Amino acid sequence: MSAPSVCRPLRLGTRRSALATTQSGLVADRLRALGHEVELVEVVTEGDTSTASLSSLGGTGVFAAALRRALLDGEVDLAVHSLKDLPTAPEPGLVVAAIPVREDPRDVLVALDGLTLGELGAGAVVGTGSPRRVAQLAALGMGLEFKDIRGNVDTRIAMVRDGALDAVVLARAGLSRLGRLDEVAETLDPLQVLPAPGQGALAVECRADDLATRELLAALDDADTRACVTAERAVLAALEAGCSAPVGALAEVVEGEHGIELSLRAFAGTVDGAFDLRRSIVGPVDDAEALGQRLAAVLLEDGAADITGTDVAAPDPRPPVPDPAGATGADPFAAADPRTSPTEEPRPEQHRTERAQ
Ligand SMILES: NCc1[nH]cc(CCC(=O)O)c1CC(=O)O
Repeated sequence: MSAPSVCRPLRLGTRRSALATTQSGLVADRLRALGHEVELVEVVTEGDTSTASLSSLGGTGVFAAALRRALLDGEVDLAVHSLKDLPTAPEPGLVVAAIPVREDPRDVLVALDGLTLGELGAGAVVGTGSPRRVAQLAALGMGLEFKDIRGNVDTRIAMVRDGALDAVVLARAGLSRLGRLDEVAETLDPLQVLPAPGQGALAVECRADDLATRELLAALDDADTRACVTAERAVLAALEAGCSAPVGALAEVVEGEHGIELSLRAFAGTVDGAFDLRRSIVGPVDDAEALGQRLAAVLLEDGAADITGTDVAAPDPRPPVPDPAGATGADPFAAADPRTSPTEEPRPEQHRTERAQ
């Protein structure tokens, strides 16, 4: 055991929202329990001060950017992010040194009079700024309407109470951490709404060259959670979709046929609900990233390329498949329907494995 080389308190950079300070507090408490001194340092981010829509600010990465700057400038030693708000591209000079055990990753419905999703009628207005949530709820074909909302958890719940909205969809983890689970009308089944990749997990980031902090943060890391979110984020990265894309993914460590395995499910769709693609894969836990990449390749081949704009042919040396129907590929279901699929011929398993490298 190396002696702690930090003789001043660890400075933990945090955004000032109730959720951010709560999450930072949880990590600070765990570090204190391990005998470290921790001090919270408030960092203001554009995502907190601007009222513009998230997508116009450049996606959820705006929340992370200021914290990352404070880390790189040496103003703070560590920062706690909601993993789902962290861009998939690694930040040069920084590492995610710990991913603690995650909370329940599912989404929940908070509705007027405690109504459940199935009890909402056609025309009910659901508030969410998340294309992923809109795409999956629209695909249910219930005639729901959607309103793009911003604001913290309290503000969103108040919109339901005031009658401005019939319901809002939120991450269960956020409500749990804020002690607001009593607001939940229904926890949404991932069969209907898959959460955002990394939802419910925290990422503790520090400078790559700060070995002392890296080492003490490693004690907070949970291997299963890291494997799950690695697989989920690999799907997102391979689809070349940003954090605000209509993509959902959920990995779980399961006791399978071959012992402990990683079960990964993913969704890609369009916000009008017209295109709704779900696929799943099971594989070794220590192969999380490749598993996510492989599932993304399946989604792309089955039609997601048309909606994400990802060039599915790029990593694939095979010539383009002639389309017997003369369709342009504009109808994503043409490729998803086994009766009409131009890719009917089963691909050798080897091929899929290759692409996962
Ligand atoms: N997009 C904002 C955001 N980032 C993380 C959480 C909740 C906590 C988590 O998912 O870990 C939330 C709120 C929400 O989606 O309801």
